[in-house]
Order: sequence, then structure tokens, then C-alpha cells
Amino acid sequence: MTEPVFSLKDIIVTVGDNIQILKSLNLDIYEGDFITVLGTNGAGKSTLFNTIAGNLSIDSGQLLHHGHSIAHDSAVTRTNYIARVFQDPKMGTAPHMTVAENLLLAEKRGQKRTLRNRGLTKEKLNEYAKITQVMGNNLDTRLNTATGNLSGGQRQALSFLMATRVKPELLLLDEHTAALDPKTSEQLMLATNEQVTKNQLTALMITHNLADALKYGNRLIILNAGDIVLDVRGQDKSDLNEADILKYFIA
Ligand SMILES: Nc1ncnc2c1ncn2[C@@H]1O[C@H](COP(=O)(O)OP(=O)(O)OP(=O)(O)O)[C@@H](O)[C@H]1O
Repeated sequence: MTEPVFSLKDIIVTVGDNIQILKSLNLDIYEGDFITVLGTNGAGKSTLFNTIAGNLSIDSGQLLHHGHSIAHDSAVTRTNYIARVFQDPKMGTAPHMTVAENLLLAEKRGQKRTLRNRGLTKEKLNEYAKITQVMGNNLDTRLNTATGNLSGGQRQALSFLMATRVKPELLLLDEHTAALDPKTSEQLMLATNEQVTKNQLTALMITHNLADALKYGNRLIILNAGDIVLDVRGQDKSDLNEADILKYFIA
């Protein structure tokens, strides 16, 4: 097997009065992996994402990117290669900027982000109309609308497009469809799957939807009490059913 893009080795993360939230966790993430992440409330899923993204520091262990430690890189530095979409539609977009301006800003990942309307050419707007149309929720008709005036579903679709506008080396999807109504949620999930597979993105997706966790991705992990208790890929993943998964949901 090729070398992992990201590698977590014996990661321990503690909070407060030395409470271990991640307990010697190991995870190798390979290019093109689309990993669905399950676990009970409080299992440590968001902590895992915060650790990878640099919002939490590790107490011990190694966090490697192409074999090099990134443990001391700030969260801002890591946005050069890691993108994240949150559950809350309000995160990830600038509310006073229009949809088009947000998309233009997203193209500056890894560059100095100074922007106003410069660069929003007719060609760019045509291009944005095409990529937003794919999301299927009329976002293409709102390119000049301030993001704060969009529906939650449109805003999440925009957050997703922004996160993937410049291909990240790792995409973290943190229950990104959970706050949406069932139809909008399914629509975004389908668009997500299409983009991730078509562009061969490397992604981790936290979800509480067992059906989605089984249906999407090439790999599935389950966290319990700060450690990974199941890690399956390929046919082993396809062979799983909901009853198999529930056995790992130990309180
Ligand atoms: N800053 C903190 N101080 C104290 N406890 C914390 C802190 N951050 C997380 N925890 C605890 O760590 C555990 C893991 O939290 P985390 O948010 O990672 O779980 P999760 O698997 O994402 O849960 P959910 O499915 O509810 O989002 C929880 O018991 C939580 O209360």
C-alpha cells in the first residue's frame, strides 16, 4: 500500500483536569479514502476533527502529513491543505459577502486573502453559475445575494463548494447535512458523494445516519470512548449492516 497522506499515531488528547478524550488513537488516511465516521455522543469524533485541523493540540503521539509532523502547525496553516464543513450553516461563509465573493475568496486558499470584487469577471460568474447549479437548490440564481440571506441548505451547499473549490488534501465533513430538512439533507449528501468520488477527494465524514455511513465511502470507522473500535474498508464495509454497527455503540 502507498504511504498515508495523514497519519495519527498513538494520539492522546486530554482536556481539563487530565481527562483523556482521545486514547492512544491510531489512524492512517490514504489518498482517495472516503471514510464515514460513526460513534455515540461524546465518543470523540469532533475532538478527532479538532485535533487533525489544529484546533486542539495533542498531549502525546504523532500527527504526520506525508510523514512530517504537523503537530506544531497552527490551525490557520493547516487550512492550506485541510478544509472543513461544519454542521452549522453559519460557519464557513462570510455573511456580508455575496455567494460569488465567497467563492472567489475560497479560491485564495494558501494565498494571501485580500479581496474585494476584483476578479469577479463575467467568465468567473458564468463558471460559478455552473458549479452552483450542480447543487440543485437554486444557489445559481443567488450569486449576488449576501450569504446571510440564503437558506440554511443553500448556505451549506456554498460551504461545501468553498471547501472543495481548491482541492484540499483532506476534507473534514462534520455532520454537514445534520441541520437540514430531510430532502435538502439528501440532496447535499448526493452532491457531496458525487464531488468526492468524481474529484477523488480524501475525506472524513462524521454522521449519525447509519444508512449514509453504510452507503457512502470506501471505508468506515467507529469511535467509542476516544478510540477507534472498528475500521473496515472495501468488501468488509459493504458486507456490514446496521445491526452489525449497533453492536459497537457501547455506552
Ligand atoms: N473542552 C472540553 N472540556 C471538557 N470536556 C470536553 C471538552 N471537549 C470535549 N469534551 C468531552 O469530550 C468528549 C468527546 O466530545 P466530542 O465532542 O469529541 O464527542 P463527539 O463524538 O463529537 O460527540 P457528538 O456526537 O455528541 O457530537 C465528551 O465527553 C465531551 O464532553
